[in-house]
Amino acid sequence: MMNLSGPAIAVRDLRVVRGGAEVLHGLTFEVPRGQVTGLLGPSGCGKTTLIRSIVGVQIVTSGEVAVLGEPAGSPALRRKIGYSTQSAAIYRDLTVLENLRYFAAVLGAGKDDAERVLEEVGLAGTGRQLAGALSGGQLGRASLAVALLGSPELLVLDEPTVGLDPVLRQDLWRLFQSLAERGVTLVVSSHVMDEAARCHRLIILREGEILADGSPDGLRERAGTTDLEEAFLRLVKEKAERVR
Ligand SMILES: Nc1ncnc2c1ncn2[C@@H]1O[C@H](COP(=O)(O)OP(=O)(O)OP(=O)(O)O)[C@@H](O)[C@H]1O
Repeated sequence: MMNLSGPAIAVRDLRVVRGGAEVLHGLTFEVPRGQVTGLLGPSGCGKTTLIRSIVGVQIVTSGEVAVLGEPAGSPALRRKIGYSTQSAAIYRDLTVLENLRYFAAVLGAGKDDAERVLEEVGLAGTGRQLAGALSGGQLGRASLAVALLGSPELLVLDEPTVGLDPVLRQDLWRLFQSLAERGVTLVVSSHVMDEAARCHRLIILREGEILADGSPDGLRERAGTTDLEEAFLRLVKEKAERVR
């Protein structure tokens, strides 16, 4: 049963030190359920570190991360979260379908789940190919298919559209929207601002801090421009002036 009360993710004063330097400087925010929340920001701003903290694989220095009402990393969350990293976790010497059947078995997902997720990511035709023979974009989608196994309540996807052509990117964003309509919560990271408009909500990170947190419309309004890329630049400038 989905627990529909409370936010999907609640983060309070999260600090993370990596390699001796603080990379997240006290982040506080919530992610609502049943929406696509975009985690945006330039390369190196801390998106992956934040995602790792949410899925419970990052040692956090201080602060709290609660996911679906449980502390991040709780064993109870394992089957409720689908996670895809930037590098596809796929066995290259197995076929695509064999990979999915294997991961479905590990997760205790239904027998037909492998075919279902393959269809959802638009890879139905490649089931019998060796994963090692897939293109980069196909591999990324195969890794997304693994994250979809078992129909998790929360999907955390680190740059799922990197390296995809515009048509595939659009297909994937449609899939994200339709999952959200079914009540799934999605956190999707990207460093391209043109994907921001497709999210219900945006958390914009810069240098380990939250630069903006709200809807795309709210962000446009706050920055006084309809172009989200320009809005981002204005917010950066505004912040620099405040600091000075
Ligand atoms: N294993 C590590 N050890 C030490 N520092 C790290 C490690 N991984 C990342 N960092 C540092 O942490 C900071 C945040 O990195 P992170 O990977 O979270 O950023 P990102 O926004 O996901 O970037 P990208 O979009 O390039 O993946 C960077 O300054 C990076 O150099």
